[in-house]
Amino acid sequence: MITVENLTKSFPGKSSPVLALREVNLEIDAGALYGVVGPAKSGKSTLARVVALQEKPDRGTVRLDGLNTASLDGRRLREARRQVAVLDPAPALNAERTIAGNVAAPLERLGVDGPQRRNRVGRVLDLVGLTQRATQQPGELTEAQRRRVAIARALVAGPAVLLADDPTAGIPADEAGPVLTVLDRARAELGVTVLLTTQEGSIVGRVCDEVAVLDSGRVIEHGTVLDLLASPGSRIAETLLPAIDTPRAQTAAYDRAADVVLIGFATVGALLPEASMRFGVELATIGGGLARVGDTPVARFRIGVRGRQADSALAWIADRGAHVTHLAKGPCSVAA
Ligand SMILES: Nc1ncnc2c1ncn2[C@@H]1O[C@H](COP(=O)(O)OP(=O)(O)OP(=O)(O)O)[C@@H](O)[C@H]1O
Repeated sequence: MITVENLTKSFPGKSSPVLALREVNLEIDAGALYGVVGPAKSGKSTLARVVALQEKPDRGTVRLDGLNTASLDGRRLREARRQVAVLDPAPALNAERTIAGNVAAPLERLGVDGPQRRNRVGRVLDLVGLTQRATQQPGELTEAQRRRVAIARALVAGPAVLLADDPTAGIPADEAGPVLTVLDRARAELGVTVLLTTQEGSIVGRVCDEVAVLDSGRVIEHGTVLDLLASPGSRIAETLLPAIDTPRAQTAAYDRAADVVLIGFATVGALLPEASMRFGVELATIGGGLARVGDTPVARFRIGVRGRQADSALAWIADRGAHVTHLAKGPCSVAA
């Protein structure tokens, strides 16, 4: 587990210090794929460097499995740093060496050789799906494949944590998928805790279990991605849920109108038709749509409801775990 407590970090600025991190608190479970998302200069890379023990904070603590890293120096600091591998946004490979040679380099520096080195390199090349490319040169691969080589290299010495700072930077959007899949496999198959930073909420929606949103060095929301989807005003929800562009005037034709967020296969497919049947109301979808967050189907719909029991139907939908925002209240005109 990584625990970040009241982390504050500033840099000297032209007239006054730049506060890159302000009182940041995070708890990241072992084996999680945790996203940190925020706009440019919001503090993501600074957070990654402080957690990687590459930089000291002004105030606050980073604990790795309960160990307070502030008190470490010398050999114990080097050992702790070895537990945290860092994938830079633009990792460089050695163009003169093969893919396997690039991946083996950290083990060579640690003096691991012979069959142990071959086994470890083989294992991580398999994990990133590049076993067949082991003897090729970096120049023969695409940028997205080279990023996977860099991930294999970061993982080869068996770190407990991988800090993937903007892991899809510079990669065409349609090639980002395999890079994210590899991070997910690192967590699932090696048990590595992955901390991923990105400017794009959509990337968090594809692979992360939990997320913290940074803005000007502050955490402005955090939690599991699915919980945040149902949280009013959540930035992550705004990014990941389908937009509703139905004019509000269109809701006037209904007794009641509401925006409804539905999460999970059973809920998305069945809740609205069941409410309609159970309460004898006409329930029309007049905006929004479906999306997928990780493997979970989610929906945000604007619905119009006609019928005497419109309020009861909406209350029942909310009781079943959907997030319901009421929009219009006309008289319930249709007698049941
Ligand atoms: N070494 C440094 N010296 C001075 N200022 C720095 C340094 N590193 C970061 N900063 C400043 O700290 C703030 C946060 O920067 P940081 O790089 O952590 O943000 P970021 O969210 O990773 O941005 P991006 O998405 O553009 O990479 C910015 O105002 C940046 O200019």
